[in-house]
Amino acid sequence: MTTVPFPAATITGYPRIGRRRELKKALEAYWAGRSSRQELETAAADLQLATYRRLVELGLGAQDSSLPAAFPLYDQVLDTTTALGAVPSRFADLAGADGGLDLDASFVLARGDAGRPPLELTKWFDTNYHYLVPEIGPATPFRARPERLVADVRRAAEDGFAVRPVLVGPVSWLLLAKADDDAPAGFDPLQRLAELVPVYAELLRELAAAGAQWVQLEEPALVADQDVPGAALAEAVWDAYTALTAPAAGRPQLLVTTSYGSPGPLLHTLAGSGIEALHLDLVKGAVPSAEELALFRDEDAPVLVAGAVDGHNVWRADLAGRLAQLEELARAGVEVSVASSTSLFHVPHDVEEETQLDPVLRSWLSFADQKVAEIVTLSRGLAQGPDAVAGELEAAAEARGTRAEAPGVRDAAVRERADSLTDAEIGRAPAEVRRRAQEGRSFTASGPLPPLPTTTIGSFPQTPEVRSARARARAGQLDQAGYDRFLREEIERVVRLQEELGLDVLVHGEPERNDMVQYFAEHLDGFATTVHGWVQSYGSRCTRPSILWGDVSREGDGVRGEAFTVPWIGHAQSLTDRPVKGMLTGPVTILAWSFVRDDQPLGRTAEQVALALRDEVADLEAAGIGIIQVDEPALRELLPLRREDQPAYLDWSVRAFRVATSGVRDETQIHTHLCYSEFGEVVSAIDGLDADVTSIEAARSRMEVLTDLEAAGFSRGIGPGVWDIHSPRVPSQEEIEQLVERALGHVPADTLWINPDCGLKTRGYAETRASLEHLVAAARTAREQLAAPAGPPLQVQHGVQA
Ligand code: MET
Ligand SMILES: [Zn+2]
Repeated sequence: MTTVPFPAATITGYPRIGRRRELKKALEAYWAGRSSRQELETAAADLQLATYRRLVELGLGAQDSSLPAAFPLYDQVLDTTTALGAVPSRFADLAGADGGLDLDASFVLARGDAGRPPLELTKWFDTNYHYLVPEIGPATPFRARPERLVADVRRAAEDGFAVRPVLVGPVSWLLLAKADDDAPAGFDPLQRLAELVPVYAELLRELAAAGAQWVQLEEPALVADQDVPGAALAEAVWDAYTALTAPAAGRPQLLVTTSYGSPGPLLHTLAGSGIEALHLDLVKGAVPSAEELALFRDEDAPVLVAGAVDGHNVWRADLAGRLAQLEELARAGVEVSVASSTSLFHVPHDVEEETQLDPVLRSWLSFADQKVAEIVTLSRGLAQGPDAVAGELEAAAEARGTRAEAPGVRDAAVRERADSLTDAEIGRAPAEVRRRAQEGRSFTASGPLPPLPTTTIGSFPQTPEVRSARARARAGQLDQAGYDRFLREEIERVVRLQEELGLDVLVHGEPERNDMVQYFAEHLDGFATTVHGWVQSYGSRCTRPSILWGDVSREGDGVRGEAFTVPWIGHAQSLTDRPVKGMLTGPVTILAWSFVRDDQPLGRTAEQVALALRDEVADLEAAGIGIIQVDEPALRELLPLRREDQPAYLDWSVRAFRVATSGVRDETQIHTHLCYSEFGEVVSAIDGLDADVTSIEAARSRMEVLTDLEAAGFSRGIGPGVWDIHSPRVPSQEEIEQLVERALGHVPADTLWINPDCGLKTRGYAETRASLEHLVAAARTAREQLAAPAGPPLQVQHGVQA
């Protein structure tokens, strides 16, 4: 083993999509058959080289292992899966003669093929990134496949860079995995740790042989509470890392990272395991206690890699405060390196690109490139003393100073309103009282709703025409009046289609929304949007989170501002006798999918957003909209990783939803919509939202969520999705009937709604029309069966296609 010291400044990862989304374009061209494999590989290699050059320009060392070689083409967990040769059994036919998956095969795992769905996509910790879940069974093969990792190291060396390869560490990789379908009941992927570790050891040896002095193993799962008991987890960590660091010829030195939180007692385990460097997320509070600091002073103790610059948000760091913190660690006799708290792939590349942003706001921000410079500054300050970086410290302090004082950051009227909110204002009448008021209500001239009402989740297909009209309006080629006319016509088309299909509760289709959060950010004070601020969501998919920098209220005069969804939704209602459901994005989701101010508690920010939405809800009601849906697909996403922190989060998030929705009359029906996640663990919070009706993604999991809701005694209106809208596949009427029957086995008929899993904006009209026809027909059949006095009893069908 070599003993090259750990670099004094580093980052744990960098955006990989490219400043101009070069990787996205290269991937999508390749998948569409518009470019060759060679062209894709060349584009990816060019991007790696450009990244190294940029990082060195920003002050990281070219030769000291400070540059992470972390360039997954699709996902870092998938790359670790392929490097381990862990081919899931349902993809076994794709393995080559050597047992490995080549690039094309790995894309099948990521994207599926005609015969099989892809690996499951799930949220990466408390972020909006999604990783591909490994599927592990008792017999899943493990074989070191270091070729791609080694090629990256060698190519970098040829270009003059000594880089640090990155893998998901063995414990986290197994904790992130799920048991494959063939695994026996009770099988836990962690049971395979002992077989997995030698494969990691082999990968490490190969990387060392290729010239890597340091390898980074990411163990973020150690900062989240797991189902595994603490002692078993500590044992797993100990076994894995003492084995990987056991004296062995030709291994690289190991950095273990623990982003997104604190490893808690596992800090002891890791620090004593023999690893050479341990990364802690100081931003998320993983600041070692005096007793823990002693662990870093032992002989053979690891270097403390201090994640001092926030990789997960966009605010310029308090450099002086951070430097003082680092100096304190150093004074305790600990060897300290400076790093980002998480990989920088959660933030966009470079704030200098945002030339349209107010320069004052821009001066408060720090994207990936600025963060690298902050790290380099801190590291210089630590080595040479604060005077050596006095200019940088002062500039950072000044930016933070203007931020604290700037108009709009604190708006007295908004604050006063939030402060004076009483509990009475955020509660509605008891659910049964509301239910009676809503039951049999003629929401419109068309009369009361039938049993098992049919509806959709809000958006209709965003066709090329809709996108192009929006682009032309943005570019000034279509004037405001022309664009408005276009949108009104589009809404009319969507309303007529729903009438023709026979849906009971209509929607306006959301054609005016580029994105369900950004559209709201554009109409609320306190938000800014970016032009190039793309962040990877999964694979080649990127989102452009808005920046919530100030106090929030609707744009326009006064603290209430002006309604911005009413013109569209009201227009839809004016066209039809059937009820139109108004659609809003909820406060938690707006926060989760934006970069949020860090100068006050999230709950406070959520409350302001909620008040702005409460105004919109009131205006919709006043405009005659009797059903209003407030979407919270991200409710589960912000759930803290530690159980002890969860109740406080659920408190403020549920409260924010109620602030937004409780200002209406009893007979106004409030809906919410949840998707994307396992909601089983937050069922009581869903109940706490106090919505009259909840639609929830359920088709893919074959209504599993209903078991949780039933167990929790959930008795409100519920619309479990009966059409998985994530692929163009059209479900048959019979298939939907089966799901409806299954749902009726769990919930009373008078609470059940029939709807798809989620919005239809990514779908085409052909499959939308066909699927909704089947959905409406299935609802009719179910109604007839419910009404038939002597008809065959509805049966829950078992063994329908899984
Ligand atoms: C990700 S949830 C989406 C809800 C939104 N109303 C839509 O239909 O698109
Ligand atoms: Zn959804």
